[in-house]
Amino acid sequence: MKLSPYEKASLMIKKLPQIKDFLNQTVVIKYGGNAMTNEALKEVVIKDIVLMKFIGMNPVVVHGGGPEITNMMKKVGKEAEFVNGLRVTDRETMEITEKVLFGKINKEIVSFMKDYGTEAISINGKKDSMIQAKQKDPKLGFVGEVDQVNTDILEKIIAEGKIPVISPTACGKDGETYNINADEVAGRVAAAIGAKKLILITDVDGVMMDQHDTSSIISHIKTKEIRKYIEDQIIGGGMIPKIQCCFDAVTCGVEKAHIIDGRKPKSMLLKIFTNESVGTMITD
Ligand SMILES: Nc1ncnc2c1ncn2[C@@H]1O[C@H](COP(=O)(O)OP(=O)(O)O)[C@@H](O)[C@H]1O
Ligand SMILES: CC(=O)N[C@@H](CCC(=O)OP(=O)(O)O)C(=O)O
Repeated sequence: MKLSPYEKASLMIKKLPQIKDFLNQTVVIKYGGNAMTNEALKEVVIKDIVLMKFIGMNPVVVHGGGPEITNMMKKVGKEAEFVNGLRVTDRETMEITEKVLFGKINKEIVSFMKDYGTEAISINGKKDSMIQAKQKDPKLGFVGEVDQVNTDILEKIIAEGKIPVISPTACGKDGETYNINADEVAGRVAAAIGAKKLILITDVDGVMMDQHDTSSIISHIKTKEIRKYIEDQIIGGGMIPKIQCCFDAVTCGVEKAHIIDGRKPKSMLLKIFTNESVGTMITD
């Protein structure tokens, strides 16, 4: 559908009240591994985030990169192993993880954002001790969980009109570097910074009753229903940290969390600008 210039202008005027409401709203966006592998889609997602910035919102980006870490492990002859969606991380895997996440993916996102005219700042949890981590379970090796988030550095970057782009690694009190699931980091950052929304971009339509049947999408989940979905094994694998982080965020004051499909161009903007039911929404 091609809009005339008049229609385009009318559409923008119609959105004026919403655009006014967006001013200074902080939205944490977790951009996930599998939804990142397609270059064209990557560009769409990053442009959408830049647009959010230009209309006055404060996007904070937490990125993943699981598939790329797995590929790099394969190259050095290591097999990736996951327990409940978390990568078992020995010392060598931790080094690979940091190189791939902070050394490569983070820098690519920041440089893409700069190409579209917005300033973005590359950080990980270690920067100014933003995230204090602790070991999750000795069986998982250097897998961390978020103990505390200090939002000073994020607030400074936002006040300077820039977009923080965060890699999910952080230091523990023991001085070790820990690999933290990016969904968990996004949920905890959203809660700590008092974000209005948390958006998790992934490569499935949302949470489904049967993950092989897209028509079984669950459009709205209340926090009190989450435990049962996990116990009944409707939610499994990589969806577990995702739904848990949504739980953490909305029980700590984030109004809404959304799990949406990054393979569908513009799904994030549809969610923000319209009342369309896109993906799965989680509320308290
Ligand atoms: N009920 C469910 N609905 C949708 N996906 C599910 C469900 N249960 C488990 N999953 C799995 O969770 C995966 C999403 O997690 P993950 O691959 O870690 O995403 P990302 O790489 O974007 O962080 C899906 O690809 C799917 O295999
Ligand atoms: C502990 C743990 O599993 N960490 C993740 C960190 C990256 C991530 O979360 O990437 P996605 O969002 O693409 O899955 C990992 O090593 O894959």
